[in-house]
Amino acid sequence: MGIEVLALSLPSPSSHWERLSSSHQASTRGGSEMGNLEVGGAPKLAQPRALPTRAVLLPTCSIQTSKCSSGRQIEAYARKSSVVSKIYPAWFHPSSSDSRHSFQRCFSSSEALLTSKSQPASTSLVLGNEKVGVLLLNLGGPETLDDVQPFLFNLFSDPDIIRLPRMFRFLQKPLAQFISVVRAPKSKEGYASIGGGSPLRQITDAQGEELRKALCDKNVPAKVYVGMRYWHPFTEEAIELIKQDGITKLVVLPLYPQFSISTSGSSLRLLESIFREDEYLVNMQHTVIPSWYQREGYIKAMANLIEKELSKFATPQKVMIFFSAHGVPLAYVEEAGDPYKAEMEECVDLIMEELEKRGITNPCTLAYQSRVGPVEWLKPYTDETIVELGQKGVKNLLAVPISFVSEHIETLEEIDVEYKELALKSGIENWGRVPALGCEPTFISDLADAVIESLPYVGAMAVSNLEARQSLVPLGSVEELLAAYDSKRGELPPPVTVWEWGWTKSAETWNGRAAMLAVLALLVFEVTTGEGFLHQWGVLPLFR
Ligand SMILES: C=CC1=C(C)c2cc3[nH]c(cc4nc(cc5[nH]c(cc1n2)c(C)c5CCC(=O)O)C(CCC(=O)O)=C4C)c(C)c3C=C
Ligand SMILES: [Fe+2]
Repeated sequence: MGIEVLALSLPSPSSHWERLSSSHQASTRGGSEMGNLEVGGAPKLAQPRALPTRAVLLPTCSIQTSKCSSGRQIEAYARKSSVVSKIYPAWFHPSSSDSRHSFQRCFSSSEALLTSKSQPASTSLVLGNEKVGVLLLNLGGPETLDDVQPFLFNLFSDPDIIRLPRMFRFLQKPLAQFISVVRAPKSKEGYASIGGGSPLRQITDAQGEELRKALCDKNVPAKVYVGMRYWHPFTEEAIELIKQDGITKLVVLPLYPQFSISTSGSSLRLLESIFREDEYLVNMQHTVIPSWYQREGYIKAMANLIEKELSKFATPQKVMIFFSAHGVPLAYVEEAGDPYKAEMEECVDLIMEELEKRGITNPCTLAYQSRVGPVEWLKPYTDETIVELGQKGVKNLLAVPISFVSEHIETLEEIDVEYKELALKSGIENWGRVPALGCEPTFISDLADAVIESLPYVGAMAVSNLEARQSLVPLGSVEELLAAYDSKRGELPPPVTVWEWGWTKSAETWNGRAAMLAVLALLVFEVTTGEGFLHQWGVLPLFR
């Protein structure tokens, strides 16, 4: 329902995805781009440039996934088409000449974008005397056990992670404080078991350095910066360095292959607010690469890693390839239009297609891990799927972390320890895990190509203050999505239709919701009266 409402509120089938997804043009802020933005809801000029991203998605929607043995998987693919068609109804109706036209434009344009052949010439045109910077965005992680609670506080303070109804927004920070204090001991255990902190900073720094070298090797001298959302080096710190270094052209590259409101969306929204406040940044030319899961180099690098790990099994052809992606709450996808699930499914299709070209036709399945809190998340869940596969007699399983490009707590602890243990208990005999890409050379080289290919789209200087202060695309879209999500949140359907008694998933969900309400009531009481046990513990005075 939410998506249909959302689709109705959008000015055109293309405007939504076009700006949200992985089109360089769509995510570029600059003179010509600004001319196309809609102000006050009235469409201005027709888009002169094509929209490549969904053109990449659509043809692959029809890919048959018969090699994937999971019934759920096939069901998910069927749903994918309908979700996309709800967002972009015109694209799915061949009778619409408009849609045919935009499809063709998109497709040829995406091909042009995704090939690097024509790039060197255009790159040299773009660079001139410019100082090019690349800003890598990532989540960040606690470096010591003492960092865990403040890191969690930053994470739960993010309205793109916990979406409180508008009237309860003032409780965001007290609630974040409460949840982070309650969750910290469990999280600390996890971080302690992987060496006392997250390796994310070190790995991201190394990826940045390798990317810089790869760009240099391709004759594009650039400085690479790392900006984390919830821990050091914070995005704000990276921006300070960018200003100090006098960067004139900036490519923003979130290190998440697939776009989600909760990850790239959150980082880009923060960036937008920083840009708005700063005269230097308002005038700096930049472009965003919102997602890049469909790039050939990335797909090939993933396929290489899978092929290598498969070969370690005694009977490689009998191994179930088990893609495990980080989950998001279902409402992000169904109510707010987060493209994350569609992009994830397409990504799996592309990797399997690449493997098939190499003669690898193993069955595969996709599930979602790491759910937190009382609402329903994307299904199937990784833990439940592992148990089901075991029950169905699967003996060999190769886990592929698909939404991450670095090792971190959810690969090193959740997959390597928890899911492995569960798999072995469930009857799976041979377990393998594909490493995260890290600094894998094909991958880094492809990221460098993505940066180079985006350079011609770095926006021209905005022509007026009004335009300069427009949203960084796709942030306009993200804000629309989040606004839609906000207004729908109170009306979300219950995550399960049938009430079940006992300690079931249903009961867990409702218990969680009841607990959330109780916590909210408690916080309202404490904030309004200034009394209560949170004040006694010294938690709330921080915010008074
Ligand atoms: C694509 C990747 C990720 C998505 C989507 C995502 C959504 C999401 N995450 C939480 C809650 C937590 N995430 C935590 C850590 C964490 N999450 C990701 C990636 C995605 N999150 C990373 C890379 C990390 C960092 C891991 C590290 O090594 O430090 C945590 C903290 C860890 C823990 O306590 O489990 C939480 C909590 C939500 C609620 C969400 C979507 C709304
Ligand atoms: Fe997360």
